[in-house]
Amino acid sequence: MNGEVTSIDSSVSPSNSVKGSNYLSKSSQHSWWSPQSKDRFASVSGIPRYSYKDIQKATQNFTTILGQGSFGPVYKATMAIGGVVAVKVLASNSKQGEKEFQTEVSLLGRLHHRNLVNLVGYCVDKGQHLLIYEFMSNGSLARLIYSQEERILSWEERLQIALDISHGIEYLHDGAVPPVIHRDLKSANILLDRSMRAKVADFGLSKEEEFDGRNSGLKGTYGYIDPTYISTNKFTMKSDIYSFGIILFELITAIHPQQNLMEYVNLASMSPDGVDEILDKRLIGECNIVEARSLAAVAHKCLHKTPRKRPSIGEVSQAILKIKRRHKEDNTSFAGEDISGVVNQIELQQMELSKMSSVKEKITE
Ligand SMILES: Nc1ncnc2c1ncn2[C@@H]1O[C@H](COP(=O)(O)OP(=O)(O)OP(=O)(O)O)[C@@H](O)[C@H]1O
Repeated sequence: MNGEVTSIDSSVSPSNSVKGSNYLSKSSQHSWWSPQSKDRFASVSGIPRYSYKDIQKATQNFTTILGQGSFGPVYKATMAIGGVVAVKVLASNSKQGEKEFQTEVSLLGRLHHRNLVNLVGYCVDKGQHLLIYEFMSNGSLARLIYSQEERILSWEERLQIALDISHGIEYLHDGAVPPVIHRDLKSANILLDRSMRAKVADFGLSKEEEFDGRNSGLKGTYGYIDPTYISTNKFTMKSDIYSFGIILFELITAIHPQQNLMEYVNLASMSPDGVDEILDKRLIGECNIVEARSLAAVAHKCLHKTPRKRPSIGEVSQAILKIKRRHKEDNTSFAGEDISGVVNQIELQQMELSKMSSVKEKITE
């Protein structure tokens, strides 16, 4: 199975395609981001190619930095006509040649889904490699969970974010042909748009194989890596499922995986309601504990030490959807109870009033 799976890198043939029109976004997408000097550059896979000068202008000479990743800095760019994008500048010491970079772009350009941070353009010019993505104004999930300056994510938002991520991975695993393994799922790679909808970022880039800052022959980020991958050196879809299980626990507990999250999770797993003890303090009294326990049960399954016993991403999506539906139903019936309470009160008041008016009538008689 793993042999058929591809994480995109420059060794893959560009003739691969993405199946399922339901996954594809509009072909005319991001028409506002129209390259000013497109004609001078041939584009690959329908992804517009830009000159370095275009990008310089759009980023106001690279002034607004959005963040720094392992590939290099990411800048905000604004087009004269109003479209905002994020420009990822790939390190200029990259060993990747122009042809390999074009191949990578053409493969990335085929992946489109509403829960993926979509590539909308690229630039290979003057020895520079730049990738242009849709702008995600609410930044990363990691910042939203761990930064004290951010507002608290509600339980409802966390459930929606979990489902959005799951759908993004489902597209990569089950919608793309050949399937794509992300290899570096983590809360820092989940970005949120202005409506707080989550999208998976950083998929399909061929990275230097790094682990914990050192070149160890392993891909991924410490705290999120499937232990089986460390021992076997085989990365499968189930390794992505493991990383997603960690993200689910981050949503539930707000404990960072590099701050002993797994130790807390293992301790909590010793009793059926153990998750109550590690629930994000900011959620206490603000979420339905049964739902939190159900989501923790899904996360536990994703972390199963035997990879084949972990659920597929389709099964994970279904399980989260079930929790979310129950949440909606409970809230609707709760609201129903509230309304019926108010209705009862109004009826009581009306009865009191009619009693009072009949007494009044008797007095005046
Ligand atoms: N499309 C985007 N819209 C808005 N901000 C973005 C976008 N892409 C990246 N950023 C910001 O830039 C930062 C760096 O992003 P990048 O993907 O390069 O690295 P990372 O995911 O944080 O780390 P790594 O490269 O090690 O995976 C992010 O944390 C985010 O704040």
